This record gives sequence, C-alpha cells and structure tokens, in this order.
Amino acid sequence: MWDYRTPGIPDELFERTEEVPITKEDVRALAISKLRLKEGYSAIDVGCGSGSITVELCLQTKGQIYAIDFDNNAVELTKKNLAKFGTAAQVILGKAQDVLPTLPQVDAVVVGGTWGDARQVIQLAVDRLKKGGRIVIDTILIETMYQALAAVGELGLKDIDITQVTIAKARKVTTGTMMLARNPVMMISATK
Ligand SMILES: C[S@@+](CC[C@H](N)C(=O)[O-])C[C@H]1O[C@@H](n2cnc3c(N)ncnc32)[C@H](O)[C@@H]1O
Repeated sequence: MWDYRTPGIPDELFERTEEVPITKEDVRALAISKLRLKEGYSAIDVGCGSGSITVELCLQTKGQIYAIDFDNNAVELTKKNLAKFGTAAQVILGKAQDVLPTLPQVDAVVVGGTWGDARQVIQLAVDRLKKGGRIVIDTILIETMYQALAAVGELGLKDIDITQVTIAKARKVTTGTMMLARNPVMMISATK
C-alpha cells in the first residue's frame, strides 16, 4: 500500500472546508521537492491553510514541524488533517509577523500566506532559516511576487529559482475529455 512518502497526496484525501484554501497536489509536490528535505529536518509552514503542506512536511522529514495561520478555521483544519495522516506538528494561531520571531531556527520554510506585508514576512521567515536552509514562497498575486522578489534579492539568498506553474486538469465532458486550467502559481525557491 502507498504510504504517502511520495509528495503530492491527492487533494481529495484531505479534509476540506469551503473557506480554507488548499495548495493543490501538483503545486504542492513541486514545492516540497524544491525544499530538498531530508529525514530529521525541521520546518515552518507559514500560512498553513488546510495543512496539506504541513502534513507532507511531517511525512517527508519525521522532524519538528511548525505551522502558523491567523485564521482559526485553518488552524482547526490543519489539526484535523495532521490527525488524519497520523502526523504531529505544533500548530500556532497568530500572525506570521508575531509568531515567526518566537520560533527556533529550522532547515526549511514554506511561505504560502503573507497577507499584510509579504516583504516583512519573508524577511522574518529567512531569519528563522539555518545557513544552507531552503525557502519556498508560493505567490498568486503579481504584487506579492514583486515584494517577494525584492525581499529575496535584499536578503542575499543563493540559488534563486523562479518557476511559474500552470496546471490544467482533465474533465470528462459529453464530447470527450477537456483540459481545464487552474490559476498560475509563481514559486520562488532559494537557499540561505
Ligand atoms: C493559500 S493558503 C495556504 C494553503 C496551504 N499551504 C495548504 O496547503 O492548504 C494561505 C493561508 O495563509 C494564511 N495567512 C495569510 N497571511 C498570513 C499571515 N500574515 N499570518 C498568518 N497566516 C496568514 C491564510 O489565512 C491562509 O490560510
């Protein structure tokens, strides 16, 4: 039986609610691969939403994982999904700007939510990274991408990669199979 160690757990296996967003499986698989995780690594998931990335971080590393979200619905959903997959993380309700400075240094950070001030959130996230640690920033808005790009440039990160992912999924229609496009995600990854 598949034990979920391969990134990209199907979205439908997660508990979902209308109001909490999820990073879709194909984008999630890419984000996880760009973190270059190893067993025992610690990580922070900034803006954990449904917890799908938090769960994958736990399964990939078996290390200490922290998840932050300022939406209580997201925190509760993340806890449900962690339990569903038999995983454990420290899930913290609060603004990333307030919580990040209280956390220890980690090997990897995923930034999936930056409402308020993307530049500040990314700076605080990079502060939490050990030297050689990896960061992945997922953005949908061009404005957030612009701020993220400025931040990674100013912070002296290395191996900066910018990838735009545009996924289309097949759907059966009466006349055949049609590809339906999802919104593009711009992903920045880098090493401290
Ligand atoms: C696109 S969702 C992330 C989805 C998540 N990666 C998943 O796999 O389900 C972004 C999340 O970031 C949270 N968020 C946005 N800005 C935040 C901030 N400044 N501090 C804490 N959480 C934040 C939102 O509440 C939302 O749940």
